[in-house]
Amino acid sequence: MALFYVARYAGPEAAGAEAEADGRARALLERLRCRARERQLQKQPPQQEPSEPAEAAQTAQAAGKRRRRPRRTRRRKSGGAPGSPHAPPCKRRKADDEDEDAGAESSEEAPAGNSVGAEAAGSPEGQGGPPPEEASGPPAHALVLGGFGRSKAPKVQAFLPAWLAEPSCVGKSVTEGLVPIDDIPEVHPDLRKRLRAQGISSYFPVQAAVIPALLESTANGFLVSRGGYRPSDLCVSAPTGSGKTLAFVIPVVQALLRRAVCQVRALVVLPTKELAQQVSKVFSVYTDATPLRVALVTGQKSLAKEQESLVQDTADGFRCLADIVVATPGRLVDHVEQTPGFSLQHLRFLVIDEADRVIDSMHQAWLPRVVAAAFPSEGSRDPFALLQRTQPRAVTAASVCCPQMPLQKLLFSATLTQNPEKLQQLGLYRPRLFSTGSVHGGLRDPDVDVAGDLGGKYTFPAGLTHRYVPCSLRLKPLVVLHLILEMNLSRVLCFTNSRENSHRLFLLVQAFGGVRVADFSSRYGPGARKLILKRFQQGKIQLLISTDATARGIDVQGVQLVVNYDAPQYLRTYVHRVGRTARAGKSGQAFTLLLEVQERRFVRMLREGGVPRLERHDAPSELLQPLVPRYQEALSQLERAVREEQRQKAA
Ligand SMILES: Nc1ncnc2c1ncn2[C@@H]1O[C@H](COP(=O)(O)OP(=O)(O)OP(=O)(O)O)[C@@H](O)[C@H]1O
Repeated sequence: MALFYVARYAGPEAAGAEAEADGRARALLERLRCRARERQLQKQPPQQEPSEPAEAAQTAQAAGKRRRRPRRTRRRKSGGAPGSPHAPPCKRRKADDEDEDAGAESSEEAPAGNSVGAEAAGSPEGQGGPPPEEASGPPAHALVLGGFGRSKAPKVQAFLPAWLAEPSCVGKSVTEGLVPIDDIPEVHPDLRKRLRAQGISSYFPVQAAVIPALLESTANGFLVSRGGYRPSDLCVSAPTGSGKTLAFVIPVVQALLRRAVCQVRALVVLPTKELAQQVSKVFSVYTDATPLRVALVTGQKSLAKEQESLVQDTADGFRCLADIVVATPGRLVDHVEQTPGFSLQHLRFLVIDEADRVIDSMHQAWLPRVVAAAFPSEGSRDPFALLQRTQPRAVTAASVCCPQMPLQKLLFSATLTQNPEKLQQLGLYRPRLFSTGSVHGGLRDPDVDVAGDLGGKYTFPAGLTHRYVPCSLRLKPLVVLHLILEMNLSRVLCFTNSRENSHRLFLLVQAFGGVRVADFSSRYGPGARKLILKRFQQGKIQLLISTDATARGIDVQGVQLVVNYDAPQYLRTYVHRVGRTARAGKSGQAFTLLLEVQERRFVRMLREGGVPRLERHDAPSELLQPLVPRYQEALSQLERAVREEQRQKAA
């Protein structure tokens, strides 16, 4: 399927190659015109001798013209092309000027009379210029290729494929348009019971839209999709905290409830270990008391340990131990390549959560390897199998004679890219988009800051307030301390742009005292990170200072405030960071500390990104002043702590 319309246009006038091409085109046009003139001259009856003395001047002019004509013919005969260096320069310039108009007008709209008028008006053309017929545009029969006029090159408009341009719209707010659980009777009663047990009485808008759509494609069981046709792949773009996880967990679990043999039927790929762990926990809640088994493969355990949870080597061959595998891309590829008996050939759902982030890691080429593992190679295919699985290609009578075992891709993100070029890498099959946002932004890469890139790109949770605090670099830690102490909040998440910044701020706040603080970054191993998150969830940590490792997907209930200690560089990062608060219809606040130089760009970025209201919050020095003595003391302690850490590292 062609995704792009590549408009061909001259582009901005430029020197170099383009100007050269332009010159060649003009020469060609001039040659066409000369031929037209010659033809017209041949057809013309011989000129009558002027009889009136008043016509003397015209006669002289006409004689001049007649004199020039054979000269031009001679030049052509001698091989000098019009527009070539041998042609008089003024003549060539004239032709150039005419071309501008020729480009703008059709051949029917360039009658010779126009030039006659010009001559009578004493235009330069009248003084020794070409005769009236010469000034006309190219003859009607000549096909002029391209527009060589100097008109401004048209801007190429983004052309989105229909599925991206016309999404199924989903309600933005999770406090409005809720659908009671019993209003979707397609969901299995046991699952509804479990939802209620989890305190969920209604579906959020994204769940109410996506769950029925997915269940419809599995109405005839997961082995054959509706009508025997391969189901559409789904892309879901909805705000942070809007319940996207359950939107795929419920239908996947329900579809697999009727499975007889344990095989890997659902694969969920997430960008980080912590996120994978969180999603695997949600699956466990809804597969509990069912025969379905969930395996988590993220590298938190050794490869051998993970292999034991995936496959069992029996006397009869390998036995699959997991129906649903939740994985990070790297570890998944390790298992595809190194775990004997690990097969994806029965895969029914491939869920890619935080899809835009996972697309960014496509350079690891994990998806082609996974897809290759899901489709048997030509030679290994059983031609007599009841169900086939072949890579999607042109539909022919032969390709539809055997029912296809469907593989459906499901993409979820709060910042799903609309860049068809990126989406194309995923090889989506007749995709369908569910979105809360408008698509008027068109083809844009969220990570590319384009000047004049207008329109709200993302939808933010309704209960979230956005503020920024202008401050100097020196005062930043003091402002963070002031915010936390002033607001007296129990769960605050503070983001920095590097693990060094996170750790130093942690040491400083710890030295300041009065705040239960921890830092979270790749400084710590998976075990330690898991423990830190758990303590934060339990409310044992009041302030968690983190890198972007916790910016995506992490669902900690009751985060009241997100502080961007270091301003995020990209809008997409901002969306995910602040999305750790105001989840599931709750309210929350986001503060971003900004240096003076960052202010303008940040405010513009958020305005263009669709932030409904951004407030300025000043931290007056008289409020910070009381904290200064303790802060000075903490700074000197920080120095000692850093030196101590460096000494230990060196030892
Ligand atoms: N129907 C519901 N009713 C009440 N709470 C819900 C409902 N659905 C989900 N939740 C809760 O909302 C919270 C956010 O859900 P979830 O993590 O799925 O959001 P998300 O859209 O995936 O966010 P992100 O984009 O940040 O990953 C979770 O704590 C979840 O338990």
